[in-house]
Amino acid sequence: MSANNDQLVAEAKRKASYAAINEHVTADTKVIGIGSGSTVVFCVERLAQRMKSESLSLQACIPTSFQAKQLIIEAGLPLSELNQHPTIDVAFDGADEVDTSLNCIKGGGACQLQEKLVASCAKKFVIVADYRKDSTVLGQQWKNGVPLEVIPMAYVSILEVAYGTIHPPHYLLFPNGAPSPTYHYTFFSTHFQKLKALGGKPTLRMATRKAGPVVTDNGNFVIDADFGNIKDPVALEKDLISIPGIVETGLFCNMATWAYFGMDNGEVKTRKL
Ligand SMILES: O=C[C@H](O)[C@H](O)[C@H](O)COP(=O)(O)O
Repeated sequence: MSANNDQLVAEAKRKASYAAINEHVTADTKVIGIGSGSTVVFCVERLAQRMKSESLSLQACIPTSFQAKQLIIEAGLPLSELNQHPTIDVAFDGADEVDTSLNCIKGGGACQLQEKLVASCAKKFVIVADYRKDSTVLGQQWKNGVPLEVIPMAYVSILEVAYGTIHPPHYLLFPNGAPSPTYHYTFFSTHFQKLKALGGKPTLRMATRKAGPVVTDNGNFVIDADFGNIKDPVALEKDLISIPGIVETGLFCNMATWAYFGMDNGEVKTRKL
């Protein structure tokens, strides 16, 4: 992306975030969920501005990641946690892709577990995004797959396709000393077979400035599973979460009721249910 394009996208994120905070944070809003990623940075920025200039009754901001926690602290906003405030007035979060029914793919930054928990405890879940995330069918724009948070103990069972060769000891087969045949096999692990049956192609997300896999804020790994265009995200989310070892999926279905997209012409497009 060129520097100009970077600026355009950043401006789109800022405009969407400012519009969402302006419209959904009122004088009565007490508890806010703060999502993760590069777009919510602008939500926090706008919230901090409004806290200084208006008399808001905000009591607590609930983070969805290490990053969100740092943002809240640095902005001087009231930090709390879900266990202290299990009911959230409104949660704001970014998305990797949003379809026409406001179903989303999230987890490009590996934060989907805490994000889904916070969003599910919110009376209202508002998405903020730039124009590249606006889609009709999930999988059309976001080509990195659905992020699945998996416990480390389970990752091989979800990923593994083993190819091998068996050379049985010849004396077992041919006691007369004839040469033994070799057998080639392909082994699909149980959970991989389920994922494959759903049309998924899984890869373990590797870290870039650390040797080994990405490790989430919860100590888990992320498997990105590519399903192409997702016709029925609701069914897919249910099927995926039923696979043992998958702690959370990046499919957020029937959760958001509002989305704000910053467009490349400087306008903000709103979609609501
Ligand atoms: O894990 C990360 C989150 O789901 C983000 O909200 C999502 O990836 C969108 O991030 P960004 O606002 O940076 O595009």
